[in-house]
Amino acid sequence: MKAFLILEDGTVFTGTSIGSTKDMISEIVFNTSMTGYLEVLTDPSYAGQAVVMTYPLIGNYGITPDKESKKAWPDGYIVRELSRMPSNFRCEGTIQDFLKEQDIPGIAGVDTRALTKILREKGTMNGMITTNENYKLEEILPRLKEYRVGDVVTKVTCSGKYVLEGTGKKVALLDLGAKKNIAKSLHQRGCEVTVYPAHTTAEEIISSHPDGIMLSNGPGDPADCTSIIKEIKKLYDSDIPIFAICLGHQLMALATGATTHKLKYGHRGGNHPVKDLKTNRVYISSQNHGYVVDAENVDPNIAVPAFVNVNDGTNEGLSYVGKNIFTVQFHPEACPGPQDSGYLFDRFIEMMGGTK
Ligand SMILES: NC(=O)CC[C@H](N)C(=O)O
Repeated sequence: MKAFLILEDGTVFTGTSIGSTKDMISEIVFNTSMTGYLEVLTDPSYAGQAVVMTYPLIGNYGITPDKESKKAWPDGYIVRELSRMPSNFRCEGTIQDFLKEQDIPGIAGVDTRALTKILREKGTMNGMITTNENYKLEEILPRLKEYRVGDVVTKVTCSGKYVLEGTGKKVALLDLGAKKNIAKSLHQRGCEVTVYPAHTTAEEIISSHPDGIMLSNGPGDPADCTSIIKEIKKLYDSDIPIFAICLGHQLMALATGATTHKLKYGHRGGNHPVKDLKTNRVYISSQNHGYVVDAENVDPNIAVPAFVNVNDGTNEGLSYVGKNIFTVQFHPEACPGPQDSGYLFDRFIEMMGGTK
C-alpha cells in the first residue's frame, strides 16, 4: 500500500506504508544512529515526534530484548529501506510486525537523505503520514502548522512508584520518561533505585531520605513542565546530591533561573562529540534532544558550564556552584550509543559518599 509523508512546507514524499495505516500528524525529527533503532523506538523522549532514521537500512537484526521501555513511543517512523529478512541469534520478530502491534504508522522507500537535508536547512517541522491517496494539501497544511507536542511527560511517566532492590546507595529516580538503562546503570553499581512518577512532590522524595536524586530524560518542551520545575527547585534547595540527564538537566536549569530554546534541528544520534571543559577531553556521546539550555543566561554564582558540544558550541552540561549537583544534556546511559561517558554514574556514586 502507498503512503505519503507531507511536510509543513508542502513537500510530499511517496513511499510504502509500514506498520499501522492510520493518519498521523507529528513533529518530524531525524536520528543519525547506525544501529540501535529499537532503543530509539522505545525511548520515551520521542513521544510527540515522528522519527526519520538517516541510516539507509533499518531492522536487519529484527526485534531483540534491547527495549528502553515497555512500548514504542514515536508517533511515526520513516525509513529508506526496511530489512525483509532480519537475522540475529536474539531476533524475536520483525520491525514491520512490531510497528503494527504498537499501532505506529510508518513509511518506507523515502529518500531520507533529501528529507534530512530539508529538515537541516529549514529546521524541524511538522508533518503527516497518510495512506489516503486523495489527500488535500490545502486542508492538511493548516493542520500541520497548528500541531503542538503538548504535555507528553504525563503520558510517558510510570503510574506508580516501584523499587529495584540493592544494598548500596539509595537513589530516588524521578521518571520524566526515563530510559530503562538509567535505573539499570545505577542498579549495576549496587544502588537501591526507587522510581517515582513525574508528578511526585519534592516533600515525598526528600522525606524518604535518599542518598541521591536522579532526574531522567523525557519528551516535550522543558518550559512546559511548570509544576515539575517548582518541585525540582525544592530538590535543589534540599542539599541532597543530584545527577540529571537531558530533560532533567534542562528542568534543573529552568528551576534555578536559566532559560532554554529550541535548536534548529536538534541533536539525535550516536556520535555527538562533547568536551569536558575542566580537562578539555572530548567524549563521543549518544544524544536525543531538541531543546538546549542558554549557557549565557546561567548565573555563574549558581552554575557553570561543564560540557560543550564540539560541533555547534551549545551547552552540554552544568556543574552547580556550592552544591553536589551536576547535569548533562547527553546520555551517559548510552543505549544506543557509545559508553564513553558511563563514568558519570561512578562520579554520582562518589558524590553520594559511595565507592561505586
Ligand atoms: N532526551 C531528552 O530528555 C530530551 C529533552 C527534551 N524533550 C528535548 O527535546 O530537548
